[in-house]
Amino acid sequence: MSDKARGNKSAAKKASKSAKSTTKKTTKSAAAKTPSTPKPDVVVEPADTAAELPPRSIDSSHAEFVAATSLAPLANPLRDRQDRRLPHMPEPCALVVFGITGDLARKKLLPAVYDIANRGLLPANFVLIGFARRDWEDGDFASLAHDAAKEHARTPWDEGVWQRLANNIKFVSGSFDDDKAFDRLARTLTDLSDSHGIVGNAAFYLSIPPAFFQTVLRQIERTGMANNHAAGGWRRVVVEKPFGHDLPSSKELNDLVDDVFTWRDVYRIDHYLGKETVQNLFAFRFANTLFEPVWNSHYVDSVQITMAEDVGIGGRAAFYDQTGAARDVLQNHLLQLLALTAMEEPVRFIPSAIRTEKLKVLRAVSLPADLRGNAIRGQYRQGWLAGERAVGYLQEDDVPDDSTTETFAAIKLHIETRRWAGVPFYLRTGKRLPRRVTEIALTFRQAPHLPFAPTDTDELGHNQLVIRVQPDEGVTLRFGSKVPGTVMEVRDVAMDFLYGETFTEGSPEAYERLLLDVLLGDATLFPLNEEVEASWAVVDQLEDFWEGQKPFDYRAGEWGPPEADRMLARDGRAWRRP
Ligand SMILES: NC(=O)C1=CN([C@@H]2O[C@H](COP(=O)(O)OP(=O)(O)OC[C@H]3O[C@@H](n4cnc5c(N)ncnc54)[C@H](OP(=O)(O)O)[C@@H]3O)[C@@H](O)[C@H]2O)C=CC1
Ligand SMILES: O=C1O[C@H](COP(=O)(O)O)[C@@H](O)[C@H](O)[C@H]1O
Repeated sequence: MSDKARGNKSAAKKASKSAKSTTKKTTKSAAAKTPSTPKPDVVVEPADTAAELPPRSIDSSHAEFVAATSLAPLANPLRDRQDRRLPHMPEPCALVVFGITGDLARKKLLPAVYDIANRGLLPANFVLIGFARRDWEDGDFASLAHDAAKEHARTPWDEGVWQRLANNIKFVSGSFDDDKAFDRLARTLTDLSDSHGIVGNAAFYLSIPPAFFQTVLRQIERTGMANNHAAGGWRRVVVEKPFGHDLPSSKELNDLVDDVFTWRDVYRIDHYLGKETVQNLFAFRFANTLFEPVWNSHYVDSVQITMAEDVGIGGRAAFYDQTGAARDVLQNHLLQLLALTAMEEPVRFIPSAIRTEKLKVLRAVSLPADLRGNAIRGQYRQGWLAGERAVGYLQEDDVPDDSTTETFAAIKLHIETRRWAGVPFYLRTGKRLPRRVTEIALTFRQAPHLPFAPTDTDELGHNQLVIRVQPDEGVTLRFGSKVPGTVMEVRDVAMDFLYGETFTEGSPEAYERLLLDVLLGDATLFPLNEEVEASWAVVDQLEDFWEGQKPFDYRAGEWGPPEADRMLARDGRAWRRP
């Protein structure tokens, strides 16, 4: 903290503590009451694959209308969907964002809407509806949206594009427990169907604190907004992470959301899957012959997946202190990266095939029988980062003085499959680490034999393949090379592929890509409920083990607590220092 706010902390802390216990109780008692809808255990997605569905198409009059009214696409249209017979542009529709004044909506969603429009990928009859507590008119919301989009857009700013969007911006004021507000929203949608030709198509984005997911879903159900079969249009829902707090609460939420909407219309968002480099994992692994033969326990010694952030918790203490690093990012981003790294090749690039392979990995995850020393939690103390003093977690605004919430987690796990038997996967994430970096590093076994005697100066390590998700997106291959000279001295060198140097097109922001996918009805990059539950099954074991324990300390600006280093040292390995 800023030392300034320390004086106001104790009242805020009390409120935060009471909110915490209330949230937990509510979740548990609700879980006990809600009957669970039986669900198929196997991931068979009957009719959502391109092969099983009749091809979607935009009718020709609409296509002509779109061609006449939209901007020419910028370079880098998001992708070629032809082989999957999906349209490139959504049908006329409305996007309803709950929590439109929040951090995510301002920094990511509103800019994403603008960027999609700027690439010429939004139909002219697209309507954006914001829902929030402010006593605003449409114009007030349009003004917030304009400023947010302009500040955070990825594509160049074009006032003309914005003005076309601004003509179709609506605002509905109300709180989540206000029935009348939801009635107004339902009427607004019906009216827009007629006046703006959105033919009843609407996506609802729950960009709201997870504690309100159930309330809002119930309101959508009560007002009949989830169902639009009579009008022949579609209704979809996007639920932000974290999807539940543990396995029982995620099952309860899955049951509810699949009940209110048709399961196929539920989009559980994990924005890491929208990152270009994460999708490149598919290309890297399955479009090349070079890597597949060595992508297994015969050649791979170990795998490290790191998601490090230099930032702290920002102003999100109320959320973060109830959540912690494991629930915030390990349960979703890190385990999804793991699944993509370890999965078998999907039979086709379609949602059901990809989700099936990811799920097999997540269900094959096994944690060490003894988690002591193999599941490390940390919490940052005051330290120095990039030359600046950073306060400790306990001094952050609204964090209770005695909080035991972790801001760092490092774990070891195995994947019980033939491909990965015996290969340890080390996952770590943390806030206030020395730098922001997300990467997947495969370390290969050492050569079993050297035909020349090593010299004293040899620096021959293991071969390593590093997929950098962010920043400096790219791939690095480390291998031994002869040092020029008269003796056979070998040293590790790196071969680098950098996205930024090879491709001139800027990649779309993750939320832009995923939002467009929702409007197009393309669920390929959205985890299935079974994946979410399999991930919670892993994280619940960790949380049970950590229950009642204090996290280890690390100073802001360090790579986590020393115990995390010891975890690898015991195995004769070390974390990469990216
Ligand atoms: N921010 C981020 O970087 C990320 C966020 N997420 C997820 O996105 C979701 C939203 O996060 P974030 O934007 O940070 O949250 P914020 O707290 O910044 O925003 C919450 C929004 O919900 C509204 N809201 C809260 N309570 C009510 C209520 N009772 N009635 C009506 N509106 C209400 C707030 O309105 P008001 O302005 O009136 O308070 C605000 O618009 C969360 O699920 C989070 O986990 C996921 C990844 C990253
Ligand atoms: O989901 C989340 O992700 C962000 C990090 O996202 P990135 O795209 O910037 O890597 C993290 O800061 C936040 O705590 C978490 O909720």
